[in-house]
Amino acid sequence: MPIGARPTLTQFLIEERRRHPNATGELNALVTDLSLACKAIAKRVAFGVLAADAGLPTAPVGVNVQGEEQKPLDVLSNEIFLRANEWGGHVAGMVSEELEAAYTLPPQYPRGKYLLLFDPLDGSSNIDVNVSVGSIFSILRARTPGEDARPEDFLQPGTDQVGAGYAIYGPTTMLVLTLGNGTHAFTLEPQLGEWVLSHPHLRIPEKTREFAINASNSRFWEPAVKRYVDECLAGQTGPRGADFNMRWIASLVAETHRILMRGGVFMYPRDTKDPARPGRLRLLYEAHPISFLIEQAGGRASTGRRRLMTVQPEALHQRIGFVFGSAEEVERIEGYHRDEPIDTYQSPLFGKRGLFATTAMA
Ligand SMILES: O=P(O)(O)OC[C@H]1O[C@](O)(COP(=O)(O)O)[C@@H](O)[C@@H]1O
Ligand SMILES: [Mg+2]
Ligand SMILES: [Mg+2]
Repeated sequence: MPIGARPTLTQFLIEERRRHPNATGELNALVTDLSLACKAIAKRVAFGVLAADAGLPTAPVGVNVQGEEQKPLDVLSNEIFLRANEWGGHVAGMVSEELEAAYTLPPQYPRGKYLLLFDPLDGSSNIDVNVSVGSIFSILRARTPGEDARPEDFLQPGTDQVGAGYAIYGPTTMLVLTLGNGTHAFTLEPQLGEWVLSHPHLRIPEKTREFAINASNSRFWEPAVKRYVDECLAGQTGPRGADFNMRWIASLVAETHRILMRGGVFMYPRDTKDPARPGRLRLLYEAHPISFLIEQAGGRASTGRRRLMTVQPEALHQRIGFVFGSAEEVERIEGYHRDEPIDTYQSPLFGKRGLFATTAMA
């Protein structure tokens, strides 16, 4: 591969820093540490059950703060993220999906000027079936640089993010990154072990004919979501006048990657499944970083009702309804939420004689 023709991540970061004459290089050092953590996880994921530490790979090892089973790789990936990022003096604290409380750095390490929030292994229900998984991260500014971060310091709206990204451990390993100047994808060159800029300035097409939603939740959806999906399913003969394709991988990173590469819309909307949980995905370390990447690629990221990154967070592990992708479709879904007062939409597909009939038919 002619590396000279494509910058490495290091070259890219140096170029980025030149745009900010006062930058100290700490952000670049943090991204470098993060990218190392992702390489380490990629390597471990690739070895699968042959890895030396694999043990019993299908056995859950505990339950996290979300009440979800932790897989051994969830725990290991969390350790890799903590070890790679705690020592360098770039962060003042971290929040992880796998830790109930914010992580305080060991006393021997200096406190830096950034906060790091991450989902160390996203889509981990897919590990055993060898489907793409990933890691997601968000970078904020510390409120009191040089000191331990307080839990409330992490509760910043997504618009305050300095950087965000994910690594995808798929057929190729890729790192997708924004530092607020576009969304860029790097492919891991496996022989050199270098991230190479393969997809600079990604742009999501405004229009799409592809949507992603977990249809098994359809009986819990709000009317606006039912209406949107019904219209897509109705295809050429329906109000949209076009056939749509549907996808569901159950791996947020993989869904995001598809949408960044070829467009589409993703929905894990607020629903009525569990009134204590307004949505499935976590605001600070799933929805925020993905929203930043999507917006920087020209897409739209929403709660279903409004721009997601303007929501003021209230808790570290808060969940939220999340709709993102091609701007036109996301705006349409927001519009349906505005148009449809709750309970007035009569679904042709979800009613008695519908495609997704919830009442037993005679
Ligand atoms: O199992 P469901 O309800 O389809 O949910 C799938 C969603 O859950 C997640 O796997 C949650 O992430 P974690 O694996 O990090 O808990 C997302 O990646 C994905 O979009
Ligand atoms: Mg996740
Ligand atoms: Mg996870």
